[in-house]
Amino acid sequence: METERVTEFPFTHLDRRPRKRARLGWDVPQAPKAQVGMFCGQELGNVTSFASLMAPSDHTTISLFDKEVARNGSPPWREDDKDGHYMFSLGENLTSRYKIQSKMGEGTFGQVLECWDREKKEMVAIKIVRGVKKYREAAMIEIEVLQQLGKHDKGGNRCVQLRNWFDYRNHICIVFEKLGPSLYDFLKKNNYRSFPIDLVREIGRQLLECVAFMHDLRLIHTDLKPENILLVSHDYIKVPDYNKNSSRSPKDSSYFKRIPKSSAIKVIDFGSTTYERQDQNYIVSTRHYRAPEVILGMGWTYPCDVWSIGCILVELCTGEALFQTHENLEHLAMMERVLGPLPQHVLKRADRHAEKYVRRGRLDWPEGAASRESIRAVQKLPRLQNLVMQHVDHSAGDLIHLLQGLLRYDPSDRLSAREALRHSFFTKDNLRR
Ligand SMILES: Nc1ncnc2c1ncn2[C@@H]1O[C@H](COP(=O)(O)OP(=O)(O)OP(=O)(O)O)[C@@H](O)[C@H]1O
Repeated sequence: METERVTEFPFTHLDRRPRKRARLGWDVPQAPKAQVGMFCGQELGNVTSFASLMAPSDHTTISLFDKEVARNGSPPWREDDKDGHYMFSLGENLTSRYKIQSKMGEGTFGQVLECWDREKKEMVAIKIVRGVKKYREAAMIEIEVLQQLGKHDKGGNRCVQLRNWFDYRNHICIVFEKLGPSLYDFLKKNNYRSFPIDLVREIGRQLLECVAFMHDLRLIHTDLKPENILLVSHDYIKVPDYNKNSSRSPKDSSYFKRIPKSSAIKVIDFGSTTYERQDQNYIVSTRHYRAPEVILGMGWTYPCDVWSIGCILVELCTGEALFQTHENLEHLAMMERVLGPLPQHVLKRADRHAEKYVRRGRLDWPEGAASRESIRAVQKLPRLQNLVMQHVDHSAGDLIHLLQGLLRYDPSDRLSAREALRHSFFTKDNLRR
């Protein structure tokens, strides 16, 4: 088996379902230029003119002075971009404590940068939140949630650890332990090839442990998705992918598929996390992972996280998002195709915005479909049982039974995270037999 260490995840493959806003490279200059950028603007000017006034014998002094500026100097003040994102160059300081090494990711709330923590002497991931009031306010809630999670952590709660936070030039900066690639990044880099079932089991267990821990604290994540689940390590092994590439030669890079060396994961992004409250019915979750009660406006609570986990586990087994849609009625029709008809008592609870999806007590499908393509997209989906059987070589029966519990339409019938952890998919000796 070939082993290799991933140092970065260049996104060269065509993204079949881009969910993050695509960004141009303008805010991350090329590395060599960025290194020069350590001595920025006026500060560089000052240092240079100061140096030119000095005698040659003073050069030791100036180089020490240079180093001090490099260590503690701040870059010149710059305008944020039009969306309120912080502008930076690689190699610059973010306060005197952190040095920016690379950009690791980006989301709605801001950018995540890999930084060197001079005080703790370790790499960290810093989320620099957009300098916009609503994102600043959301960041403060995220910090409060992270502090709450940290306070109750008895070790290994599977939530990313908060290391520090500060307000810098109108940007809330949240310092996290540095983790590896997200499950989504990993799948993408692996050409959307599925994970082995035993890895899906380990990831599922940790994810449910994390969510059970959050629910015990009355917290609902509301945005669970493969992008928000990070592998702790970058390491992976390459194994021959017999299924898909049996006719290919081992010289062909796609002959191999990647498997993470360690199954350890952590959940990130608590920006949409909320305390359990009565009558929450605003829209939550990223589309593909959104529960039916959210779409139907029935009000949602803890079970909406459990639904997302069901969708994520299917995705890890197949490599592709289960419900690839951008439209409510089509989404509900996809659910019916995969999971069977929505019960009348659930459809009856649709609010006034969603009642247009219901006709004579059942889903208005295919009559209400927007197009033939939409009907075809729904028709081509298999039943849950068939989908799992196509991709899973052993423990398929247990997994199907678990998924049927996680993906129950009525949130009050759905398994809780704790109940799911006691399911035979996790408790049985599921080694290959
Ligand atoms: N601790 C970490 N270690 C490594 N990478 C991280 C870490 N935290 C975040 N990232 C990377 O940054 C990306 C964006 O982070 P995050 O999801 O927290 O931002 P966001 O703006 O809240 O996103 P969203 O748009 O999903 O709400 C992640 O998908 C991941 O690639």
